[in-house]
Amino acid sequence: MKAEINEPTKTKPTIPKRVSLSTSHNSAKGTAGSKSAGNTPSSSPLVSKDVLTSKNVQKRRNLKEELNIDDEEVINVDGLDEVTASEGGLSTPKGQCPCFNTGSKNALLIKCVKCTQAFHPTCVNLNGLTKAIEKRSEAEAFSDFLKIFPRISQCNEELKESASTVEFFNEHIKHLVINEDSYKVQSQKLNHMETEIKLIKQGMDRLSKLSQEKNELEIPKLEILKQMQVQLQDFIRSNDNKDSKELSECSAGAIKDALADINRFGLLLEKNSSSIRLEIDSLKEVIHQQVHAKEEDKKSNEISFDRIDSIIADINAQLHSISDHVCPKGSLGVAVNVDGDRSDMQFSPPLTPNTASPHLVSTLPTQGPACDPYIKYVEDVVTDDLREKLLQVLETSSADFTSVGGSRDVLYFGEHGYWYTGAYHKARTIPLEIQDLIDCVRPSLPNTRSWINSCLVTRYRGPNSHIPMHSDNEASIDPESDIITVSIGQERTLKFIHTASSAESSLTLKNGSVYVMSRLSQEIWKHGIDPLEGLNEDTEDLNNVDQDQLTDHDIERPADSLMNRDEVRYSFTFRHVAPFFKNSTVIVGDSNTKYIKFGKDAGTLGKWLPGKRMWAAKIGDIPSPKDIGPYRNIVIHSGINDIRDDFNRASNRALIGQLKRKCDDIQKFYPNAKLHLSLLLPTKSPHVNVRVRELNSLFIDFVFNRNNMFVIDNSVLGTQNGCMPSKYGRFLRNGTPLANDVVHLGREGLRLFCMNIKRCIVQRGERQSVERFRGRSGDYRDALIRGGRSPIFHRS
Ligand SMILES: O=C(O)CCC(=O)C(=O)O
Ligand SMILES: [Fe+2]
Repeated sequence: MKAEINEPTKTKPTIPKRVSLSTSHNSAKGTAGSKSAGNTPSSSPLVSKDVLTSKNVQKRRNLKEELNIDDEEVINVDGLDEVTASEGGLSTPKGQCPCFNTGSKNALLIKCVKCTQAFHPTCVNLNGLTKAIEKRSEAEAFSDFLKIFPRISQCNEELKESASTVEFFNEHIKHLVINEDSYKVQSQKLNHMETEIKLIKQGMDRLSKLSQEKNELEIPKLEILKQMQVQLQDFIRSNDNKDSKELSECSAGAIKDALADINRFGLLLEKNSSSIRLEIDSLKEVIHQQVHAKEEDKKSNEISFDRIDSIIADINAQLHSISDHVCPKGSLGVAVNVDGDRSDMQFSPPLTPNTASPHLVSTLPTQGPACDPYIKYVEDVVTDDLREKLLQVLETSSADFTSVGGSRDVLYFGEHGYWYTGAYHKARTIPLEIQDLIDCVRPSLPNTRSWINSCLVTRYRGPNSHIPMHSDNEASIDPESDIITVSIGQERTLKFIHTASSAESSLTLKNGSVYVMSRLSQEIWKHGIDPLEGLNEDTEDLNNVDQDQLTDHDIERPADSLMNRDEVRYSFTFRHVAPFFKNSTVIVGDSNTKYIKFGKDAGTLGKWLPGKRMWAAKIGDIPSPKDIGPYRNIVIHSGINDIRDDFNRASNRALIGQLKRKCDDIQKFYPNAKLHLSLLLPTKSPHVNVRVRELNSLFIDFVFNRNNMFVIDNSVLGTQNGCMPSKYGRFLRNGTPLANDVVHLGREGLRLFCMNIKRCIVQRGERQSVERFRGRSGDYRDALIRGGRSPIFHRS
């Protein structure tokens, strides 16, 4: 550093002082007050330690306040306070300036390197030097700031990290609170349901008491009547035998009339009491079903209760680990619970995560029956009278029968037209006699599920008449119904074969009997009737008929007169048949499918999409095929609950594996059903959406590698960023969007979701293209693609 003398001092004119700091300078005293331009000191001057320290302390204080860093850590910087010693040239003011001005205690003095005389910088005209020294201290402060900068940035990073951990922690507390709320709601519902069940049970008890009382009242009356009847008959017989003159013709007639009246009255009473009994029985049945349904409901609620419990326990366990992470010493640190009171936090012990889902194991036996070939067989259900009437009606409408397979004929009655063995049978009103037959057999089949709207009459002309092994699995039959068949005429044997194991079973069909098969059993068993005498060449294959290709074929059959009434068998098969059952749909899904309604009114999926909903909160909860039922369309919408939980969530690979097993089971059981996999819906949380996108990509990949499986694309429910906009979510009553609920659809969202499902089902058969999911611009699909996580999008 050079000390320049720039201008003469004006401060002390009485004693001119000049100092030369050059190496050639001999006596500071002798040249005091004179200029010595261009001279430089041989070494750097020393700056007063006190001055430097006070400036730096101020700077550091500012820095400390700005960064909010502990005093000790920031101030304790090496080197800054020890600049002076080794550099020489300036010293602490031991000597005095020859100006004799000692007014300022901290005045800076400059010592001559040769003669050690001290001077005020101003006295030797060194103002510039003072500034330079000040600047130097600033530069040094800056360089020191640079030295500690990495530490500051590190502190900053750590702060940020803690902030995000705290945010995460708070998020979980929020979940905990939400879960607690739903816990309370569920518990209220459960209590309510329990009261309802109690009420229904009380009602049932009252009813069965009533029915007993009724019977007790009616039976003695009937008994008395019967006794009277016997007495009168005896009386008439004895009088007839005696040929008594006392008994006039007239009184005998009156007694006979009375007897007839009593008979009629007795019959009426019997009929009434049996119809009352039937009514009470069916009422009881309905109530039983209701109680059962309520109890099932209660059970399923209890299951979700367990789930809530386990979720809360999981969250608690995770809160523990987060709190350990944030505050290793065990205090809860900056995170507080909703009340702000840390001591209130209660942690219950974590539950062991349920890794072995029972649903992972297929419940279907690979061999052997999964259900019985028929549900019920009852003999003598048709009265002789009705049988005779039916035979007469059928014999007079013989010409209306259509010959099938060469040995039997069919005649169809029903609300809707019906395709059967390659022929279309148009709708035709069920005759009164056949309606009587329904009324006649119904009391024998109290638990049968059938809303009969059709009757197929089959005429087996004689011993050679037969029907090949087949299943009644037509798409137009109600998937949840039973098939009822009444036999009249020649006794025949119905054979059953279990399709998977080839196990056989048979049932003798007596004249006047009825048997019931479930629609589900048609997926497992085949049935048929062999000819009684030697088998004719049989080319008929009922289950391999392309119904749209074949037309009605009428094969020559013997004239009615050649048919022997004793050898003929008529079967009356009652079914619930309608064209819209071809679209029958089961929706297996999570809470976003909970409010989807089936039916024909506004707000439902409509008459042309009949079906039912089934609960599957997670992929592992998808029910077994047998429980799902023989629906034409099976929609699966599960998975968000498998991934939205930050902890204990299954890996995508495990989930796809689980889904594959479920779909394999379903498709093996129902090879003709169409399986629709609904993509996970966008949520309001970008954090969850990352996983939604990942799993959806794998879903798409999965579906396009399988047959008879389709994707329901829900991208329309997302914004450009792939988030669910609040307009599709839930709202409070006052119209505020429910920000806390990030996954559930509101009314509008649900409407769109239903439209997507409907569209996918109605477009069945149209091959979906994976290209469609590559997207174009501005929607969820694109967000999915921009994520670039799916292998599907990298395939050529
Ligand atoms: O006649 C019978 O009992 C069986 C009829 C039958 O299986 C059918 O029509 O599909
Ligand atoms: Fe059949």
